[in-house]
This record gives sequence, structure tokens and C-alpha cells, in this order.
Amino acid sequence: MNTESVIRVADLRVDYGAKTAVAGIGFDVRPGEVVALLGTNGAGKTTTMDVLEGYLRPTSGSVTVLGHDPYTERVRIAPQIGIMLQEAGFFGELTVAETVRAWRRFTPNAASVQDALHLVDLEDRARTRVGRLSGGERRRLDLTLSVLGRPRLLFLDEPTTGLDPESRRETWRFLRRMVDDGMTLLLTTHYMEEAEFLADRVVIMDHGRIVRHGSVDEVLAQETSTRICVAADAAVNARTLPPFPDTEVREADGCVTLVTADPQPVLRLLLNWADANTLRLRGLEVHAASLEDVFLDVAATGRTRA
Ligand SMILES: Nc1ncnc2c1ncn2[C@@H]1O[C@H](COP(=O)(O)OP(=O)(O)OP(=O)(O)O)[C@@H](O)[C@H]1O
Repeated sequence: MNTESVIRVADLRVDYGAKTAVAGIGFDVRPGEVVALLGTNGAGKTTTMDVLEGYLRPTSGSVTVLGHDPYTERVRIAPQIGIMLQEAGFFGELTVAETVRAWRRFTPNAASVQDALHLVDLEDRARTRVGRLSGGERRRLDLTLSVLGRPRLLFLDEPTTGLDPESRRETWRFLRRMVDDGMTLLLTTHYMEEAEFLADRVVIMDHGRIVRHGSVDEVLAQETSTRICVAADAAVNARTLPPFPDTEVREADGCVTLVTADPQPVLRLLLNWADANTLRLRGLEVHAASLEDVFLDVAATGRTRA
């Protein structure tokens, strides 16, 4: 056992019958780290989480969580991990405080009701019936219950899906506080901003494999391309633009994007072409690849391979 790793995954493979959901992946999570699993729909994130949470037996490979096999030794790690359920266990007639009190009965080492609600700013909703909470408040209650036993390791599968931007940010701040207090966090998310805000490292999956891995800065440093974007219209679009050397031209959502490793000559060509045609380029922008761009590239490459 490697005491340095809270999670260790080596050559993990999971098949559902003939379908390979996870095709031999490996990564570690160290104490106090936040790691975000990213990937397109069907990339294998939830399957990986299910294995780590001890719900699913790997087809092959090895996995340890807090030094134990999560499938065969689940009872040993269960008191030290938190898993966020998706509203499944709530009774709409119980108040928020009654719900937390009920969960405390079978949670070892549980925080007090007051402390738990204070942590996620739900104190003023303590007497509200769960059935009357907003979607965001329910999600916060889900979170409260997942950390009630003050876990060393928390698993969150898309913790802020469906939340408005303000509630999402509140959830991030709350998670940050928990991590600052020493908790380790593994989450899946479809929001790149969430990964950028929370994660020390990101693992990007596609079709069951890891295609990028590292801190956000490391992942971005591997991307050498620059994006030149301009608003598309009848005169400026992928069909009217002149050819650019070593440049990929994409058109989507009302924008034309030129992806190139050498932006200066491409930009010069673009501006000369616009001047020669007396065109005004609207929304002209030049920027380095963002995490969102990397993600979209991975998704596009995956689609062509599939
Ligand atoms: N119980 C199952 N039986 C058969 N195939 C499954 C099962 N669960 C998942 N799959 C398939 O395995 C692949 C990986 O699914 P998984 O749910 O792990 O992906 P994901 O990255 O979590 O996707 P999403 O972002 O949509 O939640 C998908 O092709 C999915 O259809």
C-alpha cells in the first residue's frame, strides 16, 4: 500500500458485457488534493467513480481507496468516505433539521445539526420542509449529508448540475473550505469553470481512456495553438475566407475560429484580406486555448475516432 495516495488506480478496465466503459486507466489522488474527472458523455467517469466507491467490481486492474480494495473491503473505508446522493433519500414532509437529525443516527462521528447546516449556509432553512426547498437548497442539503460524518475523502458526481451560477459559486466556496480543512475531493463535472476553480489536477477522459492529465496550467501548456475568432456573417465565413497556412478553420455558434500554432502570419493575412475587401471584422479576438477549448478539441477528436 502507498500511504501517500488516498486513491490509486492502475490499469483499470471495466466492461459491461461486450461494451468497454473504461479501457485501462491509471491515476493517483494524494491527501488534500482536488482532482476533477472531465470528459464527454459516456467517457467513463461515472463508471470509474462507481468502482472507487465500491459499487462496481473492475473487470481487471487494481484500485485502492484509503489503502483498501473498495469493492471487497467497503465496510472498512465506508466510515471515512462521503458520497453525495441525488435527493434519493429525502422525505418531503420532514424539515431540513429533522432530515439531518435522522441521518446523524446512522452516521458515525457525525457533526451536530447546527454545525452541518452552518457549513452550507442552510441554518435559516432548518425548519423548512424539504419538499419546499429550491433546487439549489436541496443540492446543498445533499452535500450536507455527504459530509455529515466529516469524511477524509469525498466523491461528488456532477455536484452543481442544474444550479444557477450564484448557487454554483456558493457550493464551490463551501467545498473549498472543506478542502482547506484537510479533506480530499474527487469530482466529476461538465463545467470547465468548476474544474478551473476547484481542481489541483484534471483528468480528461474520452471513450474510456485518459487523454489529458495534469494541473490546468500543465494541460494548457501542452496546447500550442492560438485561436483567432471573428463573428460570422454573409461576407465573413468559412467559405469566403482565403486559405491560411497550417490553420484549421471552424465555424460554429455564429463565429469563425482559426486554430493555428503561428498566429502572426494568419492574423496578417486575415486583416489584409478584410482591408482588400473593405470589410469590417466584428468581434475579432485572439486568445490562447482555454480548458474549454481543450475539452472541445478532445470531444471533436473523439467523435472522428468513434
Ligand atoms: N450498466 C451499464 N450497462 C451497459 N453499458 C453501460 C452501463 N453503464 C454505463 N454504460 C456505458 O458505458 C460507457 C461509460 O458510461 P459512464 O456512465 O461511465 O460515462 P460518463 O462519462 O459518466 O458519462 P456522463 O457524462 O453522460 O454521465 C457509456 O458508453 C455507457 O453507455
